[in-house]
Amino acid sequence: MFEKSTWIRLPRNVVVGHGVIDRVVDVVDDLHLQGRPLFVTSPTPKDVAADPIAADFEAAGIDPAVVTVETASFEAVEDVIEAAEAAEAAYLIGIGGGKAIDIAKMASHHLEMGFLSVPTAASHDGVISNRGSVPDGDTRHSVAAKPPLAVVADTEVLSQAPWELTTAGCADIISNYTAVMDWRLAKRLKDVEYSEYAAALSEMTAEILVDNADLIRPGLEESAWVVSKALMSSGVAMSIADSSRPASGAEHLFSHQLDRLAPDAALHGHQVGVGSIMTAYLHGGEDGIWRDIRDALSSIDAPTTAVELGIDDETVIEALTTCHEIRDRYTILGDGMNERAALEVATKTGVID
Ligand SMILES: NC(=O)C1=CN([C@@H]2O[C@H](COP(=O)(O)OP(=O)(O)OC[C@H]3O[C@@H](n4cnc5c(N)ncnc54)[C@H](O)[C@@H]3O)[C@@H](O)[C@H]2O)C=CC1
Ligand SMILES: O=C(CO)COP(=O)(O)O
Ligand SMILES: [Zn+2]
Repeated sequence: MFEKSTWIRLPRNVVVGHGVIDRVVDVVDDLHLQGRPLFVTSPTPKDVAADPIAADFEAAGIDPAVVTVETASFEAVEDVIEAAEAAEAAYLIGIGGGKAIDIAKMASHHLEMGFLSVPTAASHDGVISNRGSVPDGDTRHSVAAKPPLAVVADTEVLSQAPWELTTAGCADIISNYTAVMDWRLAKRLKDVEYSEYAAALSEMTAEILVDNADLIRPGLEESAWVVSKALMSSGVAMSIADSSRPASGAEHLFSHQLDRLAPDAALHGHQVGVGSIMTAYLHGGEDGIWRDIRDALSSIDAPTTAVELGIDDETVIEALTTCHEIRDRYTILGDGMNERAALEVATKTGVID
């Protein structure tokens, strides 16, 4: 008897392009959202986007409440929940980088309210995903949440963000290659839940990005267009899979461990990119695709070495040898690398000298 079922949650509106930040009020209207919004933002994104969007709401006769968060933490999620209750907010709008959007996503999940995602940086694929990522004790990886009701990604705003945020988004997408390799390996060895549609979408997204790498240049608005579409597509793959598996394998374990060992040293996307070079080597050896991944990263100015990440060699080795423990997710790291093997992969790939 056939007993399978699936429930895929996706945003209802995805609005991407030049000047679309002016359309947030229209998007709210299209969703028939009533009442007062709470904007969840952080200092620079507030000036860049939240303040102009607030002016549009005020012109439409809606008085938004605003909460500014500084760090991604459960205290910040609680502050947002309290602010939403105090303001009697009916829905949330996350405006900023990955952390502001994740905090809005987690708070809205708790409040059982809808939220909109307005990224000000094309820096990660959580913009649209059904995953929330806020450090909880020793845990750094994402957990199940609901996707936004809508995403409004203004390519003008995204292209004016610091260039390294865009290169981080590209690297988060390029890491899909190894995430999918790990997922297929885990399917073969551990018979984990696997979706060929999600895996194919995730891989294709990375391929399209790499094929368009020559359009990804600082100050070029088309870069923001190419990267945001890839981030959306990768986030949708996570929603189809109902897991971050299509976009997160051992390279993400490595990055999450770096976040614990060297907090705030480098951007999420940059860390997973460097992790991906090494895990591609572990999958395919000398003749595998690790050089293609390294070259794709370097062609868009993303870091390919520990020095470029600002992380010392010892920390790279410690992260490689311990990161398999941080989550129950089978990857090419298996039950862990020993120090000699870690030194070999990091040296052979040029990540450390
Ligand atoms: N929920 C999910 O599915 C996923 C979540 N993530 C999470 O996202 C986070 C990484 O996101 P990031 O955006 O890299 O970090 P972030 O949110 O800390 O942003 C980096 C910095 O850029 C600033 N910024 C953002 N837009 C700007 C602009 N237009 N101009 C100037 N500065 C601007 C932010 O204020 C912040 O200081 C990590 O916590 C990661 O775990 C990453 C991928 C997927
Ligand atoms: O960053 C992500 C995908 O790019 C989310 O993955 P995690 O579930 O490992 O946090
Ligand atoms: Zn990621």
